[in-house]
Amino acid sequence: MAVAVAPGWLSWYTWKFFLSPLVYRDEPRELPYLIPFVGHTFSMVTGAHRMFLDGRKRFGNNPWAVTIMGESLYVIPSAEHVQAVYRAPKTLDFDPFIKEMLSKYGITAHTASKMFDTLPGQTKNWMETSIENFKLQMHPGTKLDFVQKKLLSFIDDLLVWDRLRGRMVLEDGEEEKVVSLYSWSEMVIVDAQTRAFFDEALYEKCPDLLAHFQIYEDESWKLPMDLPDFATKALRSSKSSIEGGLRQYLQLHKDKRPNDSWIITTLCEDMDRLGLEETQKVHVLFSFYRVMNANAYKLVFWIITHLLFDPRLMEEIKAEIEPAFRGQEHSAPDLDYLFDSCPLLVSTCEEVLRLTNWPIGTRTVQVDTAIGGKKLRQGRKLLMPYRAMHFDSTVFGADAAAFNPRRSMENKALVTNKSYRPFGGAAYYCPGRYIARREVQMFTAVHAKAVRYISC
Ligand code: HEM
Repeated sequence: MAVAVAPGWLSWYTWKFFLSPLVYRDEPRELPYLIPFVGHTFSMVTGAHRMFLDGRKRFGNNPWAVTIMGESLYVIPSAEHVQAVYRAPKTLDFDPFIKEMLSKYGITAHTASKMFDTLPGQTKNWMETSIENFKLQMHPGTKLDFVQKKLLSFIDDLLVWDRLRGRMVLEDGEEEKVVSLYSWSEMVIVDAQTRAFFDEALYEKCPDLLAHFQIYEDESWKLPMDLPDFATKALRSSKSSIEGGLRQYLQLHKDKRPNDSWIITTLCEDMDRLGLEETQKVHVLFSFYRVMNANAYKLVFWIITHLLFDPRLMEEIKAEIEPAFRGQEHSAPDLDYLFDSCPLLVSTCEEVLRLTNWPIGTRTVQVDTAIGGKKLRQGRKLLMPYRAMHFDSTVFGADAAAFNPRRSMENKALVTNKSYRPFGGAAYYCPGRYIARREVQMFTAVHAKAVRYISC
């Protein structure tokens, strides 16, 4: 059998990875793989970052291609070429990817076309207007100040002993509790964000919202995979429980949820104007709830973990933030001091974000387009693995792969460098980045101040 297959495999391999690059010199080269169709599927699931670094080592800054489940995807590794992709939003389009993601949340093609079609006489479609509204809410200004104040004060209230309960508590004693740091970070951040953006009534309609969200998050890696129903039971039932609450919440008269943030009120009104039916509105609201809550808690977890493994850094940060608490054991910190006068805290949070966050930008090639001197063919998808750019030693230094909490303190320009993209970029640049940075710094400071660690 092996003898029969070997010549065929050899011809395929020789053509694919030696001859075809010579014939199609103007097209991105393919990262070699051994099994046709399967390609790098396994690496993508188990070690995508390593695969992207491997590609970078082979092809440098040139666009290259990788095969996943029979589909060849382009990879754009350099900051300069990512900028070129951003400059071509029509030919290298993000919408097909968002539509695909929305369909996984249950949004139908009919609803998607209402959301993405620009009506005669209008300059923007519903989706573009909603993203603009998110920016109005989340970019510096009075609307941001309002939710930020609420959010930060909730974080402060939630990080206390009495609030250690529910799924995060692994062992519960009279004077001692064993708590999952991951779960704790998630509960506090998601709870505070929910309370800052929605009225308390949401918890009346869905008292176990946080527990359901935790299950959803744990299972969400299955979302892009189209697995059979039996494998996604917990994913679907947690989503359906949250959506049950959101449905009842939407049915409430506006007077019954007076503390909604501006963006939630506006989003709901805009969905009414678009004429979406109730179930579709609930799916849209769920998709926004998820995107708002899916990242910050993970960052907080990794920051605290780094501090736990680096007691000296923890002590330095404790000393740095001390004046923000005016020496009190538990008092709301002086936020201006925290954000403006604690460079080590800020730089540590940024460094953990650089190393642990895994954003990948995606686009679909609508017409043949040249990027970095290579022709990208119509109909193919391209990936921008931002995290691989975070390991570029020409930008971040020879120790780019290591944790250096002082990195962005010593080189302040790094945070705005084009190779640093933890929040994506262009039209879809995360609008939550201002509030995310602040809540994460605040959580870290309050946590470092309130918790005494003893090694055992
Ligand atoms: C550390 C925390 C966070 C990280 C690392 C993060 C990262 C990202 C990334 C990578 C994107 C996609 C950008 C792209 O495709 O180019 C995104 C989109 C988005 N983020 Fe964040 N985010 C965080 C926190 C937040 C928060 C707190 C909110 C809101 C309260 C938020 C709201 C959004 C929204 C609405 C989008 C979609 C924008 C669009 O589709 O145009 N994010 N975020």
